[in-house]
Amino acid sequence: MKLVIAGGGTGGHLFPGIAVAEEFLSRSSENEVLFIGTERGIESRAVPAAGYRLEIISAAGIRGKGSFGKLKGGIQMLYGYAQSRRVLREFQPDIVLGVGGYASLPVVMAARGLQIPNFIHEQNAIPGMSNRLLARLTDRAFITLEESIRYFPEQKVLLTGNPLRRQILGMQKSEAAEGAVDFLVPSPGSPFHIFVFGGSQGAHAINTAMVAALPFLKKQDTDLEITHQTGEKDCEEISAAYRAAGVAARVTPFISDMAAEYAKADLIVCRAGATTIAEVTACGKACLFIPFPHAVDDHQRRNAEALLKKEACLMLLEQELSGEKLAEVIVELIKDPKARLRMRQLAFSLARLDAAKIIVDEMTRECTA
Ligand SMILES: CC(=O)N[C@H]1[C@@H](OP(=O)(O)OP(=O)(O)OC[C@H]2O[C@@H](n3ccc(=O)[nH]c3=O)[C@H](O)[C@@H]2O)O[C@H](CO)[C@@H](O)[C@@H]1O
Repeated sequence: MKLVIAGGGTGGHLFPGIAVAEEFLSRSSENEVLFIGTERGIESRAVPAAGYRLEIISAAGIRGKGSFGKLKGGIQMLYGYAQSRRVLREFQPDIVLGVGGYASLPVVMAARGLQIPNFIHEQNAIPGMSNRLLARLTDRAFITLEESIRYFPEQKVLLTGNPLRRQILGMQKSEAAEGAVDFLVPSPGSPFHIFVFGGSQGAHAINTAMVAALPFLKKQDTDLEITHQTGEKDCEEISAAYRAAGVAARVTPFISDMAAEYAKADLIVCRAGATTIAEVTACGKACLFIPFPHAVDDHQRRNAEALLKKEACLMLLEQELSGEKLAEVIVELIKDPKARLRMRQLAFSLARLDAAKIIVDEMTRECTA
């Protein structure tokens, strides 16, 4: 069978697509996958790097743009629709899955026009523009969180969770037997590892707050190990700030092997993108979320609140973020291994590890029915 995965833009949309591709390809050596995305999205680098084929189309957002921007975006989308039809006619997929992001809209619309079974996956508590427009048009909508159920027709929606890549799922297998993560508390005296990252692009506000927190963190008496993913723009500056503060850290713009970093972490400080949340819960990690306040409809805050109401994480809003506050929360957690352990267990209890499997089962069942 042949599957097209459309969309991306950011890692949060793309990586669940890669997780579905991995699952689909594992079912038969004859299966084929093609990704369709845009030139400026993360897919243009990450898809070839992961060994998949990618077709580029034109697509752009129109939300929040002036009338010229809307017109330009509309024209790009129409062009993207024509390109999608051509790519789908050539590749002849049995199934098309839109994973959100601008490019998913023209491709899923084209699939619908060509009567190819088409599906969408929504990662967030509040759906993005493409998935809202496709909600009523697609054959089936897979969702990550119960909170988004009301945006989709009842007979089309299926709660699956957010598909996780094998590098993340592999952690459960390697860390502990029988699918459970290892909840051992690090032995006294071993360094406390903080993993800071700001979603697939890095987060300037988290970067600067963490640097401002360093003098306060230095004062406490636990040995710290820090890995800090900054995004491309801030890397040099943040690296220099750690050196100036005399705090050893691995500072890097992007991390390819996220599973390795998750495995080492005693505490994760990060944005509350939907895929980040799916991953950190699957790894059963103590997490302090700092939601991106400008995400569409404040959906990152909603994503984090879904966990917060189950006491499975901590959350700091950007308007209350300062170096001192951040250090205070981190130090409290360092000192309270019981609270961390409880948070980890609650987080893990909310994880869904079988989303990719369910989605591939459903898509193949519906298109062979
Ligand atoms: C600013 C913005 O609009 N962000 C959105 C975007 O976030 P973003 O792209 O940051 O997505 P997420 O936080 O959900 O996921 C990040 C993904 O990137 C991976 N990763 C991250 C850092 C790194 O160095 N290496 C790496 O591989 C993570 O393992 C994860 O798979 O998509 C998410 C899913 O729709 C939304 O919830 C976010 O609100």
